[in-house]
Amino acid sequence: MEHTEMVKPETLDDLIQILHQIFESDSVNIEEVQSIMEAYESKPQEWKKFAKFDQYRYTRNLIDEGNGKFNLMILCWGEGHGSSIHDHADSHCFMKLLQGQLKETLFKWPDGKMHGDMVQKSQRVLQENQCAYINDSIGLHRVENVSHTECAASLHLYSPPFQYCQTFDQRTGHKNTVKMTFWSKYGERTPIETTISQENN
Ligand SMILES: N[C@@H](CS(=O)O)C(=O)O
Ligand SMILES: [Fe+2]
Repeated sequence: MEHTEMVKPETLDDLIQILHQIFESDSVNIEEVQSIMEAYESKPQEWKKFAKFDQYRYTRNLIDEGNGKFNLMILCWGEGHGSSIHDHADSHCFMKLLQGQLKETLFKWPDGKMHGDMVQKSQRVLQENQCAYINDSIGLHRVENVSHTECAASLHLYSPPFQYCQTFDQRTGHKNTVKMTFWSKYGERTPIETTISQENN
């Protein structure tokens, strides 16, 4: 069996460079990406220029377009902010905690004959530096910063990149397609007129 040395990214830039190398290949090793993202020890001074918070909902802040292979972004969660139940458009989704804690609730896909609430599969609290993984075959999720006193920031990698996802009503399982937008790109606020849309947050 091939043995690959685990490289520990020393900085966020270092991590981004390693991710570029990994994604040059056509087949992605999920465990490899997950452990490399986990190995980066979050240092706020390296990412705070991208971390822009909004008073009312979580923000999505693009930091790298991964040569078209992936999107890397920082999501900023104020106290009590959360996402709706959603899918990930058949992409890989890696989610690493940079600061604070986030609660992740996993749901089953609703089936046609569903009555009542969507079925919850599991729940966990992600801790600083932990990296979670989800895709559509694992299920749907909702992510929440349940803290009333601490904000949270998470680093998300999506491959391939996507712009639309489906959100689900927990009570009925009914779904909607929504466009996902960036609050900022490369540290600059996205012009307001491009952000008018139904969002996931
Ligand atoms: N997948 C969501 C964030 S999360 O709740 O995992 C997004 O990209 O906005
Ligand atoms: Fe998600």
